[in-house]
Amino acid sequence: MSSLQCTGVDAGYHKNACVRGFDLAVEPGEIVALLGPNGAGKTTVLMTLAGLLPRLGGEVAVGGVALRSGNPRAAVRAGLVLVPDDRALFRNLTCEQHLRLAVRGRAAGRAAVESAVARFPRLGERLGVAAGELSGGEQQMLAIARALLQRPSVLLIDELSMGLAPVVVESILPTLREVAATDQTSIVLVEQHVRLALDVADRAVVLTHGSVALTDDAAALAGDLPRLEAAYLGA
Ligand SMILES: Nc1ncnc2c1ncn2[C@@H]1O[C@H](COP(=O)(O)OP(=O)(O)OP(=O)(O)O)[C@@H](O)[C@H]1O
Repeated sequence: MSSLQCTGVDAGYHKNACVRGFDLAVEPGEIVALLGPNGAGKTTVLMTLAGLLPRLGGEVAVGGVALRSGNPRAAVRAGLVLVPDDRALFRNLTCEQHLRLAVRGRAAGRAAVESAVARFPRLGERLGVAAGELSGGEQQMLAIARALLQRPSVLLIDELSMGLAPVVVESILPTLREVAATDQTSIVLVEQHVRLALDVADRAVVLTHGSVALTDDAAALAGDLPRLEAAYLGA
């Protein structure tokens, strides 16, 4: 069974859909890159799947269980967690406080924080530092580590590389692969840097003008960039 199943999802703002009929099934442990030009609707799709925007149509299921529209808590409970493009950190809270908040009330909270640090050793050196003082790469690691502490079966990451040097992004990608392989977490990655995205993903979906223009194996697309370019241009 797919971890995430989107069927005919319409998404948008103030009851006006800018994405129509979005279909996507993501298997356990699969990484899907959601690509497309600016304004295509990628962020709108992720926000809608995470329940932060009311869904205007269609169905979303996580592990076979239907998600109600516009209910972010229910989405997290079902196992779907979003790392938003602004990373949503609290500037004055330390790295450790962010991680502890994510596991508050859990008996094995301390072990969970240690496991997050094991995945991102750099965070272990920065536990006492306020999020506002972290580098962009460290902030992204913290946002992902915090999301992983929710034990998602589906992790959505918006604009992984925004504001980061490629070398920093390249240091994060192996961890995402490891998370997908070890925990069988499904990952949907919105990424402007097409090469990086195709490198880490198993499959890519190109959204153009609010609908899926192309979906294929990431390796196949990496070897046929003209086809990808044509999809971007809506050809
Ligand atoms: N808060 C909002 N209210 C109304 N329309 C919005 C809002 N945010 C985005 N839009 C519009 O929705 C459409 C899709 O935007 P979205 O941000 O989802 O695209 P995107 O593919 O993520 O692009 P980018 O790569 O630039 O972030 C665009 O036409 C955009 O102008």
